[in-house]
Amino acid sequence: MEEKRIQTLALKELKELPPQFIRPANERPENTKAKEGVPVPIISLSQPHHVLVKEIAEAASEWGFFLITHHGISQTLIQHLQEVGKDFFSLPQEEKEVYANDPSNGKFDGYGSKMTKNLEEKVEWVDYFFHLMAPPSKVNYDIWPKHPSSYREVTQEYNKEMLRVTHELLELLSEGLGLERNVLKSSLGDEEIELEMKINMYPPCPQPQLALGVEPHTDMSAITLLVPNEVAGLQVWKDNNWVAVNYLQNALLVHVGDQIQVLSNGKYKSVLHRSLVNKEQMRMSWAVFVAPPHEAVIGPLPSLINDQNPPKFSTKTYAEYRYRKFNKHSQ
Ligand SMILES: O=C(O)CCC(=O)C(=O)O
Ligand SMILES: [Fe+2]
Repeated sequence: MEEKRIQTLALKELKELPPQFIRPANERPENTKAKEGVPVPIISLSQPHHVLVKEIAEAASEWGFFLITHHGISQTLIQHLQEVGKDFFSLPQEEKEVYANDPSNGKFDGYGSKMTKNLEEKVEWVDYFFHLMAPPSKVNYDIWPKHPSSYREVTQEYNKEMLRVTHELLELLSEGLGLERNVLKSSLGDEEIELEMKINMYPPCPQPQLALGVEPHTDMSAITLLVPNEVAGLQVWKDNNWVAVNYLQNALLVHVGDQIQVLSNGKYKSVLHRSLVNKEQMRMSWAVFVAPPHEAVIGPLPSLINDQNPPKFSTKTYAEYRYRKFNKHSQ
């Protein structure tokens, strides 16, 4: 049987990358190097409120991406999150396969590897685990990893912190648009806002300069909150260049996603990003996608629209947005 898990393939210690992973020349990291010396915004949440509103609005408008520090999440909790994720991927292969997902049948939850959709499409060098974390009424805890046994407790604790930071960021982003602080949160469904966990695991890759971990994309979410392990790899697109995001211990990486770009009528940018892989080291990242429920109707906020500022995006349900993006329609 052809291997479908990247982790299993990586264990074979291949000298050469199999062809389905070799990117066309114009996509390869060796031909699209990141620009050196460009500092990514780093914002401390402990600053005075008015400074914070300004810095977050600037970073969200100019980059669609920033790092936050002093977010109040304990380093121990982040370490535990990383340990339980790593422990899951260290389980024997058959134990992980019990959780296998099936995206072709609309079942994204569980353990997966992106499969080719057609002959042209290249495969990403990544395995992942994906599951919903909030709201509790929609979460199916049965599909969360049962091993390690502390996975659930640690992840629920992390979810609480993600909700807290999400609410704070949505308030700051609302104020940065000159709006009441609750506007973005309520437009995204208030207590129905969904948090999804995606643990990315990028095994060592024999020829990392020819491959991509995750290909260039913007997130469909409203925002994405991510912690990586210490292995560099994330790059963000800024002023027609890739910029490498350096590791900063205990920082939280914030991506503005498509839904905030739409709600803000383009004032905030959904950041294009990609991830590279490493020859010797395993890279991991924990991405939390913050998204509206599928039935939420998302469009440019009416208070931001006038004769001088016509809507730049159409209004549609999040379900329709997802459907179109997965099927690569124009938006
Ligand atoms: O691993 C990373 O740093 C980025 C992953 C990512 O962009 C995603 O899962 O959407
Ligand atoms: Fe992403």
